[in-house]
Amino acid sequence: MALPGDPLYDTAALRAIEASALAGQADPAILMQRAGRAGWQMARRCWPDARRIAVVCGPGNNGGDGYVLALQALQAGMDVRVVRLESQAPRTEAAQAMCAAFETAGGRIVHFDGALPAADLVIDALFGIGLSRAPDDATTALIEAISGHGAPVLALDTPSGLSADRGSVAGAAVVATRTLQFLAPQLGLRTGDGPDHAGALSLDTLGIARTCVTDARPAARRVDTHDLAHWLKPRRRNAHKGRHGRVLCIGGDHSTGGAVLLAAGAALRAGAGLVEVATQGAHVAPLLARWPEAMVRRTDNVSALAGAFEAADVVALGPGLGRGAWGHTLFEETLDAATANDRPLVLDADALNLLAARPRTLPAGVVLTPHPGEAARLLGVDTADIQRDRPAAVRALAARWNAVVVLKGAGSLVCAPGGVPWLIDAGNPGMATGGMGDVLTGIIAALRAQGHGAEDAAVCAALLHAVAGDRAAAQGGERGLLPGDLIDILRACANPGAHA
Ligand SMILES: NC(=O)C1=CN([C@@H]2O[C@H](COP(=O)(O)OP(=O)(O)OC[C@H]3O[C@@H](n4cnc5c(N)ncnc54)[C@H](O)[C@@H]3O)[C@@H](O)[C@H]2O)[C@@H](O)CC1
Ligand SMILES: Nc1ncnc2c1ncn2[C@@H]1O[C@H](COP(=O)(O)OP(=O)(O)O)[C@@H](O)[C@H]1O
Ligand SMILES: [K+]
Repeated sequence: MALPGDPLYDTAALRAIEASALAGQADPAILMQRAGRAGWQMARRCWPDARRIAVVCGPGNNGGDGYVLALQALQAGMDVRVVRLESQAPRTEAAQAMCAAFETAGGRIVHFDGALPAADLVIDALFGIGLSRAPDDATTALIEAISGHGAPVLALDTPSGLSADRGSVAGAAVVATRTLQFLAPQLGLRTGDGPDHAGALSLDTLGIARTCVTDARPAARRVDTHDLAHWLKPRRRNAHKGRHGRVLCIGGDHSTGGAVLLAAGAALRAGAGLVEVATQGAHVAPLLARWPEAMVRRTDNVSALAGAFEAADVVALGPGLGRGAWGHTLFEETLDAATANDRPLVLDADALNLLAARPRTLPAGVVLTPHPGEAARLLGVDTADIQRDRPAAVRALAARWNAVVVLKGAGSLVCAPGGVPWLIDAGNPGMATGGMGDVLTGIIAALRAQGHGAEDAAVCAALLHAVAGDRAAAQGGERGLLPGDLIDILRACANPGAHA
């Protein structure tokens, strides 16, 4: 069956796509010409009333695209200014030719003196995929002037300063209203800092042959709400609860009992056949009051769980587990028992912190769900290192722990060992609320219990979680969104047809 979703690319792949598109072309500037024209058409379509256009051009071919756009705007009768740093005259032959054509047509170029001219639209053609270092002070001032101008900003290819590969900003990056990508979509615009800087996304393939793109190696596959149906098929009419698996959720030390309650509720709403919870005695009654469908038992150690362990199809360990003696004991014993009983595991929250502190070989088929802080502990680096290059981090985590990893946060990434990451193109900052991750853990466990493999369950669950977050936010707004709101809406999202 065809893979769901659409490929996203990194800079190396985009360079290969460009080279293959240009092979045999008589005019090496043909793509630059098309890119600048596409930029101007997009500007006209989105901002038809804009008359004064400021085009900020950098020293490379992204600047070249800007000069082409500026010439198009000039020829359309607009009031156009190209703005650049004195030190950033065009350096490539193609960009120099486009700059010369603009000047020959009477176009005006001004050096940046701390402020951009008055304009109805600012074009960001400073850097594209060729960004190679953090901007210096003068360039930072120019970037800040673009973002702070007040007029809408159309970024050509990439918002300048954002890494198209990593989705991170070293220093400063343009905050664009819209970004028009060229040739093929970039991974870095969709994760980490990408969405905050890129604004609305468009793509122009510049008329190249499809095979130039399909021959390139994707850096990730993007999935969104339309892809849920790939995994969430209608149930067989002859189904019974035994077919939909039994989830055992372990966690909820004193003071964090709500975490395992949320995981259990999410597992139920994501369609697990049976959900059992092992937690501290004090949490048994409240958990049963909220979810009478769950089977709840007080647990001091795993031997108290022997029967439950054998019956479970998947074990979710971590929500509210804590790092005290209780959590330590359950962590070690659960991993031993899961290995001995060959039970699929989902590890989250303090189970990840305990794993980082006491590394051990994991059994096959484990799913880890770190947020960037937990991911940093699992790799022995800082959180900033994870966020600097989320795609590399998720690949490294999957390889280091031989597990499927969900790296959470804006533009969550899911990766199996040696695989191409999946980019979850859904979710919103309303989900940055305590307990949201516990809901995800419950969903993954439920899908695993319903027969999905580790990678399928992780991708589908991360997508379902994010789609539910978007639906809940659409109903009541992002601020104040609670994990319980997601659980309430999960059923509507988890059934084919409900998410058309
Ligand atoms: N790759 C492609 O397929 C196509 C590329 N085109 C455009 O060309 C762009 C790539 O062009 P380039 O490879 O010339 O790269 P860029 O124009 O993105 O930037 C490279 C230039 O900026 C300088 N530079 C990089 N980081 C800097 C920093 N922090 N401070 C100051 N200077 C810095 C480099 O020394 C170099 O001169 C694409 O993003 C796109 O806009 C289009 O013309 C059409 C097709
Ligand atoms: N800005 C955001 N955009 C999209 N999703 C987000 C954002 N912030 C958080 N989330 C999602 O919300 C969940 C938060 O999980 P986590 O940080 O583990 O919270 P907790 O430990 O409190 O349960 C993750 O699935 C994450 O991807
Ligand atoms: K740009």
